[in-house]
Amino acid sequence: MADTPHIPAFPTGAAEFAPGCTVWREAIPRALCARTIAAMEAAGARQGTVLRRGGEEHDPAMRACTEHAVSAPDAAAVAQALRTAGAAALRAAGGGHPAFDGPLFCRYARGGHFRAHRDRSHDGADNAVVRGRRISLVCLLNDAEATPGMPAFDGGALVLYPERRPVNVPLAAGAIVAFPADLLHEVRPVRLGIRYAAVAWLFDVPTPEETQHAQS
Ligand SMILES: O=C(O)CCC(=O)C(=O)O
Ligand SMILES: [Fe+2]
Repeated sequence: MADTPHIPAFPTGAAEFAPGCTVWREAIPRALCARTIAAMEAAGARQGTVLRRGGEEHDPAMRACTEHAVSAPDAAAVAQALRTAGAAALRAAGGGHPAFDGPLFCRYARGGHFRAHRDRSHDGADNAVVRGRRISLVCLLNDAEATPGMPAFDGGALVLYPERRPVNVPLAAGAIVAFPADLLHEVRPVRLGIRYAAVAWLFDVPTPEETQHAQS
């Protein structure tokens, strides 16, 4: 893909702000954020859902956003940056060979939010990809600063709850954060503008024995 923008080799500038929670401040360039936002606006969208008892439900009181199907080289570049961050986070989390799921490109309009939740499911009815989630990855695509091609938003903070105390993650456009998929977190309501973010996960693929056990 000749058009794929080069992703600088990070994690230089990685900061671990809580156990297992790391932020890379300039993981992707702002210009790539702006192009991805434009691609999201041009792409088809569906209402964001939540997983419940093995099914997907639309529950705007829990999660109010739309998911956008972006199929452009820029989307691949964002995915690559998320993979790079995930690989670094994984080394810190003890390694293994998890697979990559995502990214989902999410748009939170005014009032959009995602109430406190954990990304990893412990419900046997949910699929193995979601039950196996180990590391959550978020790339914020815009922030409070309006620049050409990049609308600003206010509110919409990502709040994590390591050790049950809220930590407001200060993300600027282009930053990636990694945190354990079991960790409670939320997206606070957007007060003004539109918040754009890409999310992805590293998940443990069940061994054949585990799959057999689950079916018996
Ligand atoms: O956009 C974010 O900051 C996080 C979104 C989130 O928690 C999720 O999609 O599971
Ligand atoms: Fe989440």
